[in-house]
Amino acid sequence: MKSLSQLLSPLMVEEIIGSDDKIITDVVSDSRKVTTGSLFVAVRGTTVDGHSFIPLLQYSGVAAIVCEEFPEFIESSITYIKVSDSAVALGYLASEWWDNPSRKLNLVGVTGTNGKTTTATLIYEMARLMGYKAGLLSTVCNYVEDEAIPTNQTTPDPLTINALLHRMVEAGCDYASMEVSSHAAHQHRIAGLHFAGGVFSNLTRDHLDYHKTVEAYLAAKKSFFDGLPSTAFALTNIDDKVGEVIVQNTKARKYTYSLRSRADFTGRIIESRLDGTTMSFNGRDVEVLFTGKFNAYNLTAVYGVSILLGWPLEEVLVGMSRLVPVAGRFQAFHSPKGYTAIVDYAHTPDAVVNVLQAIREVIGNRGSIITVVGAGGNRDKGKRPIMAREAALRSDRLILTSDNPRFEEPGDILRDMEEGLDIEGRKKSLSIVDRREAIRAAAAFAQPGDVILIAGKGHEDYQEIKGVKHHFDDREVVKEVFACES
Ligand SMILES: CC(=O)N[C@H]1[C@@H](OP(=O)(O)OP(=O)(O)OC[C@H]2O[C@@H](n3ccc(=O)[nH]c3=O)[C@H](O)[C@@H]2O)O[C@H](CO)[C@@H](O)[C@@H]1O[C@H](C)C(=O)N[C@@H](C)C(=O)N[C@H](CCC(=O)O)C(=O)O
Ligand SMILES: Nc1ncnc2c1ncn2[C@@H]1O[C@H](COP(=O)(O)OP(=O)(O)OP(=O)(O)O)[C@@H](O)[C@H]1O
Ligand SMILES: N[C@H](CCC[C@H](N)C(=O)O)C(=O)O
Ligand SMILES: [Mg+2]
Repeated sequence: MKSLSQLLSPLMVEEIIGSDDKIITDVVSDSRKVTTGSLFVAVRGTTVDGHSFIPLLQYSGVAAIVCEEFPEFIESSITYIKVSDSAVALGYLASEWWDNPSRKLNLVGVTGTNGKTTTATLIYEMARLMGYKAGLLSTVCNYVEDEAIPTNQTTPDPLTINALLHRMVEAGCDYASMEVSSHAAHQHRIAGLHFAGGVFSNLTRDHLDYHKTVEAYLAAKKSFFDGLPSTAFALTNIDDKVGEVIVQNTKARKYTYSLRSRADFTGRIIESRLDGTTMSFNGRDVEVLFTGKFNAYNLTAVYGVSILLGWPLEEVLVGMSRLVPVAGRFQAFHSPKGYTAIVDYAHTPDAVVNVLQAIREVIGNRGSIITVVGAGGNRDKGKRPIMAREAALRSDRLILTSDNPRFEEPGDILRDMEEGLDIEGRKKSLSIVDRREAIRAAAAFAQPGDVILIAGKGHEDYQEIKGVKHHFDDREVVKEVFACES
């Protein structure tokens, strides 16, 4: 319980009707969760406007309502608080409700199209290798120290974020890392959070169904850096074409990382293998358990964050060699017949290109690449033909298949993908709606030395069809198929 006046203290209140001398029992942004004494925040959403539920709350026992517009009918027992942006207010209220946990932790946010989960997870792992207690908010799973808390969002809503950060504080954590998705930045889910640092990985096309233009997508990501305090660091990938733009208006201390040019933190690949890479960080050689240039970028960012957080260099270098890949990210399985399957979460054109380049760099012309890939339903349609084209260009054989068709017809998605194939591409590809059959077919084509890339689902253990998540796990299917061969 908290006093209303305390909760409102960080907000820029425009107008208030009623008393702020009240005790609040809960803060909610969903009218269905209102209980006696709660504070309801009316947020304008993508499907409904939270303001439309205010009239229904008249006799609900709600104590106060934060909104952008006062309702026509004012109920005398309720305090109405007008703010310019309820979504921003919700962020600050959530922080205040949970005693500002982000100020009690060193919180690092990671944004960019690809590499957020990997980088954020490795920062969390590194903090623990350094002997600290730490927490993580990520697409795959949230963690408070060792305790896994399942999630279905990359960046949850502000109340959930702060509740989780509060649990981390209670558990004695010193560090936390989190992914900052573009949706979250745009919807102000991170408003009110105090970051010790921010990391930018890269920007390529994704989520244009939501943001509409690449400019708007960039603006959403940039807003995270614009909001960092001067005490924070902003670490950016200057090899990316928007790496400098993204931090141009930040108040934070700027640092750069790169695999190609001079930067505060440089990573260099010395030798790549399917099971690891010899790399150097600012000139110091380390054996890492990761493959691919994209992972070299992620690791260089993690190295930079570690140094910026003040961890000792020698321990950080040992830590780099001990970090292990994240579930479903370039996860390799070896068949008794002598070929390898790699399950990877690549679900954007850029990620598909990167992962295929990484495989080709390692196997050279000693083996063929067979790619199994789909594209999600009810998501950015523009990326479908590009993903198919890029996959065909870099594979010897391509099997297009389903990846969470959601409410679309799988056949329609496959046709959108096929549109991206030229004659050469069509010759080497086939479409199989059933993902299990597609993986089986790939295994049937494979010869010793070949690599099968199974892209798009990574750690996911479901296939989402018409609102129902059916159990499906690429890793399990691969093991099943390989077991039949032994
Ligand atoms: C499209 C989208 O991003 N939607 C997010 C958004 O919900 P919304 O704006 O659609 O909400 P709405 O249904 O219009 O409702 C508006 C308001 O009215 C309230 N309401 C609603 C109904 C009611 O009866 N009473 C009531 O008070 C709602 O609680 C809400 O406060 O705000 C919610 C709270 O923060 C999010 O959970 C929700 O994410 C949905 C579930 C989602 O699927 N989002 C995806 C696209 C997403 O966010 N993805 C990113 C990136 C993924 C990645 O690449 O890694 C992520 O961060 O997960
Ligand atoms: N730094 C990177 N640059 C380009 N591609 C990358 C990078 N890191 C990872 N990838 C590719 O993108 C896929 C997803 O990686 P990861 O889960 O770390 O990204 P993400 O940004 O968290 O994605 P999402 O937006 O879905 O949460 C990986 O499986 C890999 O194929
Ligand atoms: N967070 C991303 C993940 C996509 C993963 C892919 N398997 C798909 O379902 O499209 C999204 O929801 O767009
Ligand atoms: Mg992620």
